[in-house]
Amino acid sequence: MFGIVVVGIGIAGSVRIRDLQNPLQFSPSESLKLAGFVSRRNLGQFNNVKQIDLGEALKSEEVHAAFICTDNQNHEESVRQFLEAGKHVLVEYPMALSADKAHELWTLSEQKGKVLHVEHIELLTEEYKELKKEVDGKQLMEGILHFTGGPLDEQRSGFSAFSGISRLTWLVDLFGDLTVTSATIEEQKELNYSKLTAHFLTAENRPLTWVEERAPGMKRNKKIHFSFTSGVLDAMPASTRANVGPFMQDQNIFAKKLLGQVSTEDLLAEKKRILKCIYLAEEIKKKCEH
Ligand SMILES: NC(=O)C1=CN([C@@H]2O[C@H](COP(=O)(O)OP(=O)(O)OC[C@H]3O[C@@H](n4cnc5c(N)ncnc54)[C@H](OP(=O)(O)O)[C@@H]3O)[C@@H](O)[C@H]2O)C=CC1
Ligand SMILES: C=CC1=C(C)/C(=C/c2[nH]c(/C=C3N=C(/C=C4\NC(=O)C(C)=C4C=C)C(C)=C\3CCC(=O)O)c(CCC(=O)O)c2C)NC1=O
Repeated sequence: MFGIVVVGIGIAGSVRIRDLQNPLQFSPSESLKLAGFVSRRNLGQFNNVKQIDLGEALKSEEVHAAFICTDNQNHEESVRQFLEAGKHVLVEYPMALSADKAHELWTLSEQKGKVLHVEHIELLTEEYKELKKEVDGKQLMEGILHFTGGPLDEQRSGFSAFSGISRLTWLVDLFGDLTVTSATIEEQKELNYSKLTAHFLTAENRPLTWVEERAPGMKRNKKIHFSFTSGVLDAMPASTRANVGPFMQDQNIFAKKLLGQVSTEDLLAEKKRILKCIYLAEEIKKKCEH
């Protein structure tokens, strides 16, 4: 059994606690045992789970792994602390807010011989699985992914290209290696409005555009317009509700890694994709700052 602490009790942290308390029968998650949670606030307990002090969690022999569910700006520090303490880590995306820091953390996990797993539930949703099936085998001519959502606090969530890394991950997972050709950000601070536009080329020199637009009252939504040699895809394909939610699927993947049930090849491909996307996010940020 692996003892787990959940760090940061927001939306993601509470879902993690719920899922750890209700592992699927006969799934790898049955080897995880919730030992407590850590919060920067004094909550005492949550869902009958006890709060533990950060120092105690880092020292405790009953804690083998941490789920880092805090706001993005805190990820790097928390991941580092738990890896240095010799614990395995699951961190909600984005793993860090710079490519250098992400590399450093990965090297640290390898030096320590601990699993570093970055959650990417955007790849585990039914809507994405249907989209991936639809796109597979088609030749892209050009494409746009336009996301809208409510405003985020940049101090806590980081620059839009990082907080929106799940859109970038979709594009890389669908179309392979990308190069950023240009990026701009339009902001109206008094209205809490921001619009990031990034242009890419695929390895076959096909143009792709990502728009990440946020403002008060904007609904979370993704619009796509992909032109293929064989026709246009301009709406997300229909999908049904999954039997197992994406966070639970992710938890199973993490448990499999702890149990040594994921191949070295798969681990390497995942690491490459994650670091590539963080690198692209940084490239976009640099281009916007110019
Ligand atoms: N929400 C989602 O569906 C998904 C989220 N993620 C990632 O998960 C991470 C956390 O996101 P999310 O849970 O949505 O963010 P929240 O804003 O809900 O929580 C972030 C942190 O803020 C603190 N917090 C929560 N509620 C309060 C409050 N009322 N007052 C003061 N502090 C509070 C908590 O830390 P503490 O307990 O230490 O105070 C918590 O860990 C992010 O990295 C995000 O990218 C990834 C995929 C999906
Ligand atoms: C209702 C308010 C609501 C909030 C505040 C919210 C926050 C939120 N959802 C996210 C992703 C995500 N959130 C979900 C799913 C959910 N997340 C949920 O809080 C709920 C209730 C679902 C389930 C329907 C998924 C699947 C992702 C991955 C990215 C995506 O595919 O959009 C992220 C990570 C950053 C990002 O990729 O945009 C945040 C901060 N999501 C919401 O739906």
